Amino acid sequence: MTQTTPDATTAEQAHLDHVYGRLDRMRAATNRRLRTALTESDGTPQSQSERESYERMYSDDLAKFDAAEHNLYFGRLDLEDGEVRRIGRIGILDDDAEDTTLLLDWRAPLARPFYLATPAAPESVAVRRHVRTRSRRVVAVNDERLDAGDLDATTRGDVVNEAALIGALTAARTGEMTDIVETIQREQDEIIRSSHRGVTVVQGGPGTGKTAVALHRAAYLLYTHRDVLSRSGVLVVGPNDDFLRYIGQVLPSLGETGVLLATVGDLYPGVRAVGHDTPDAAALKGELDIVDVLRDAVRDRQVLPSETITVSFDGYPLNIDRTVVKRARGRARSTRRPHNRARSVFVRAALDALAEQHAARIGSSIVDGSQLLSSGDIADIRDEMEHDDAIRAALDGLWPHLTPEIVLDELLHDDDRLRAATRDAGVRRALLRAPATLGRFTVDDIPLLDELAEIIGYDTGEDEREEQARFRRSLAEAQEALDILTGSAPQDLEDELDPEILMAYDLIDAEQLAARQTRRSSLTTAERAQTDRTWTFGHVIVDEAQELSAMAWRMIMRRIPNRWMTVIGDTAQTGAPAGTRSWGAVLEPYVAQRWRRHDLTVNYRTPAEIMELAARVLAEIDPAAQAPRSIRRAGTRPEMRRVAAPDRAAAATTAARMDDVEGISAIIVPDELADEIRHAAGDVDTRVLSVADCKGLEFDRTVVVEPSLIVGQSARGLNDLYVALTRATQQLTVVHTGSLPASLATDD
Ligand SMILES: Nc1ncnc2c1ncn2[C@@H]1O[C@H](COP(=O)(O)OP(=O)(O)OP(=O)(O)O)[C@@H](O)[C@H]1O
Repeated sequence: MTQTTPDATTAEQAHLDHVYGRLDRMRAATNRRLRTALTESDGTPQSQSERESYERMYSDDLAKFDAAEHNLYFGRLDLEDGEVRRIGRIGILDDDAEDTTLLLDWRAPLARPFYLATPAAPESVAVRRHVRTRSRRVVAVNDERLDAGDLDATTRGDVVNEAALIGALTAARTGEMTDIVETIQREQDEIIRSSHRGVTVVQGGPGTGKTAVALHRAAYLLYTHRDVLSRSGVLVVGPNDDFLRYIGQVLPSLGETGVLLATVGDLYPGVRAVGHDTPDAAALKGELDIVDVLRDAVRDRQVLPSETITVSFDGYPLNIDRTVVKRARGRARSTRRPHNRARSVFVRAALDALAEQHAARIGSSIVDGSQLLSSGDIADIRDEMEHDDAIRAALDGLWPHLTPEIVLDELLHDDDRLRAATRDAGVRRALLRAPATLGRFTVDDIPLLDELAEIIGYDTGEDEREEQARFRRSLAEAQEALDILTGSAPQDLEDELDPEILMAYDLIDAEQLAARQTRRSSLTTAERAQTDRTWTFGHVIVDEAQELSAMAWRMIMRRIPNRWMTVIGDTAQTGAPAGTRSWGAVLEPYVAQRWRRHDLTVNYRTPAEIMELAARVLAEIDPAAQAPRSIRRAGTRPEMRRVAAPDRAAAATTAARMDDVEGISAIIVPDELADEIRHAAGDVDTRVLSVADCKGLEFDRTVVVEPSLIVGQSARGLNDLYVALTRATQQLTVVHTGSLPASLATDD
């Protein structure tokens, strides 16, 4: 099906030269504009801010041009009617009079047949050409005739751009994911370009390209809905930092830098989560029942004093007793406002009661006990009490201003507080932590902090708002000082904008002003979103979504009130104790029926020989599940190597060596053997990973150590083994001392 003629190569080289020539001119022009923008500011805050937004725009353009440099032009369609379309990483128009299209962006609708056309459904395409280039040179041209019913292609069914695809799949891995724009397959393209406005669920076995699809969908949506999404941002949630590093280059290589990549542990600004809880605690913290525990923990902070608190006011004792507090508390609670926002109601109700109490003492007529003070007098007493330090401190203790961090930290480290929040002794035992962890939060705590922020009515945007308030205050103070200096208020000035007249801005520390301007205008949407808990995104993509607990879903849903999401995962790979078994069960509480499921069926990563072995594990997890179909064979079968215990680590390390071939390898181990194997591996260039850490990653060669222990280490051990077995693109070795799990045993 492929032909490379010298003529075709020459023709494509000519086009390539033309396209790169244009790219170079675009780059030079943008560089010039950037330089001009940088030198043109006149120093006012307004022009500084304008300058920064130009700077960002031009820098983004330059980053896009740089990203497009590699494999800029890769595809061509010759339509039946003679039209020629050329497809590349970005769209490029010529600088001729007609603005001729030199390249179509791969995401443009006109480029779509490149990914969809098959001999069975050619979509008016006569020939699809794949152009391979390296360093601005055409190195190969492959043509696929779709109109003549290319025999090879027909027998291969749905696979498009097959030569390029197989080339990409068999290439040695580098440890960083690459984009797949040149070889996106039909079932993947349908998801990437789906116009569904609800939740799109992508279920697919290992290696079916779910992560690749997620990232290309982000790029596609940003291209198609640039207006909305560049302002609100796109969030991609992944399972761990290693995974985010692994996928981190894909979107920039597609020219998209505005996407926030985060783990669940990153989603609560200001707290850096470290590690996970024990499986028992993680499971409890993942269930929605924990919400009641958190609510009760906050109610427990709304204190009824066990004895009357007496403070001295105006020379008299004032009694803050249970009745006063109970009433004020009831009033505050009945507003149903979050704790911090109901605080003012509590304080006001308590002060009203205390003012009455004081008035009764000092203002009662000795004749008939009637109140001699007017309501205005009593209001004055109330105001005075409001500024009384002792009273304020007492009320603060009874209904304190809270932060989620303090509430959760103290709850998890104090049995009494836990007791007040839950009667269940088992739950308390699982949640209580050692004192050494005080002040530290795990990834499983993050959704709880977020929940508490809702219950308390606290958000991290408060910092920004406070800063704005401070700024407004200093502006007002400066204005006051100015008024005193000039003896006239600004509204008296004939012309407020007269540059000769001293303005409030002149009195504010220049540095403060500059810092503020820089912070506000130089942050990207993604950066601003990252620091604001209440930020709502335009689209959210969740990868490895099967791992999320119900509480994590609740948190993510707060970030996306419009529920326009892409949810990607494989319920057979769920390892987390609170993870998902059913998409309907997690999504329907939020979107009812507004979700649509797509299934990916072809495994691009794992060769058939390895997948046959992994499929036996899958059958044990779920006899009804269908293993994805591998697109290629490796030519070697997985090796089961039984060794004596003392030789285990050495055998694993030897099997993972990559001296003879290009690429990367990993040893996947049960948690209890991690230290032993890491020690043996020393500084050999192989990664030793637990199953949780290898999720979503891939290696040319993997060694899986002691599968029975992997199965035995958690309630979802078989799922873990399935994940471990499906990481290799070329070769798999299983090293074990004892017996193998039943599903692998027949090969022993
Ligand atoms: N159309 C494609 N063209 C080229 N490579 C592809 C294509 N689809 C997937 N791949 C490659 O297959 C490998 C597996 O893809 P990916 O990691 O996205 O799968 P996954 O479904 O997320 O797997 P897992 O569930 O195991 O994490 C990657 O190397 C990816 O680049």
